[in-house]
Amino acid sequence: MSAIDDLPPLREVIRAHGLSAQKSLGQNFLLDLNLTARIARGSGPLEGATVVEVGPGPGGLTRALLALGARKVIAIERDHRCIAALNEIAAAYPGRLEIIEGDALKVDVRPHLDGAEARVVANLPYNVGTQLLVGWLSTDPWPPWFSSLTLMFQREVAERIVAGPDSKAYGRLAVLTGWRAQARILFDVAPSAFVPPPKVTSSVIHVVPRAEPVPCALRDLERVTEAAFGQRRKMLRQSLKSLGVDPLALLSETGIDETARAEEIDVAGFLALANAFGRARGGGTGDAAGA
Ligand SMILES: C[S@@+](CC[C@H](N)C(=O)[O-])C[C@H]1O[C@@H](n2cnc3c(N)ncnc32)[C@H](O)[C@@H]1O
Repeated sequence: MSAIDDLPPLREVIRAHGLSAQKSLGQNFLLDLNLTARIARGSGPLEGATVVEVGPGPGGLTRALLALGARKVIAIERDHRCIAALNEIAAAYPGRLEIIEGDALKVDVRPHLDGAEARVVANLPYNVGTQLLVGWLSTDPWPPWFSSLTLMFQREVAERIVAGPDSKAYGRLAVLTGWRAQARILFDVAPSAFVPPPKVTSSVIHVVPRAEPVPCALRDLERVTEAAFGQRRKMLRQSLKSLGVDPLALLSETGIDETARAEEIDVAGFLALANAFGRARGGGTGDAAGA
């Protein structure tokens, strides 16, 4: 019998610990252990893996990760009410679940990894999910401490993460993601799978960091994509004026048509523009730290 069989059903855990879902904490719980196992498996084989889970809540996904063989799960949960429920799981899997009570936006998980390669697997709170992803993709130095990110987002946000040029969903998030990683949608999850059900469909995405992304200063890429997508209907010769350098010089240096709009420029084009902007404003290129 595996340890998962010794734990009470999740509905009982939620009742016993008074874990009524709170909207302010983005709480939509997954109680179907087949689904949580599918999400866990989406991150790849778990035998021997170290996993960082953000927002374990009552622990449905945490249980799946451990039952499928993760060597260690480091779970960061902000809601104090969930800690007792998570301690029960920790007791069922001795030495394999470390619980950190805190805000994942503020916790530096690196000292907890003991140098092990780790992956992130999470059903993220929708209100801070994008902010967490941007933080992970902005990690310095690069390559980052994680080998992959397997994350649940609202479908609309997942589409903005994986989008390519010439689509409505393509924007700053897709350019940042495409620069540093390869991302794809694994599968959709219907609202009815959650308690309480959200209004929209969700998607699980899988993000794998690139070993050697094109050198670029993060801040320059941010500035250029902010200017370009901030006025996405305008031609770049107009929208890039807000950068305070000659937009025509940037566009001619990078061989990009001055009448093009942000949506038409691929990730390589934005990286070329960001590096040209870095040189024009007198900064260095290849300054991946984004200083
Ligand atoms: C969508 S629920 C997922 C819960 C659980 N993993 C599941 O799948 O049933 C998001 C979880 O993240 C927690 N949370 C919200 N904001 C957080 C933050 N800033 N840091 C860590 N956890 C957070 C919530 O308390 C909640 O447990």
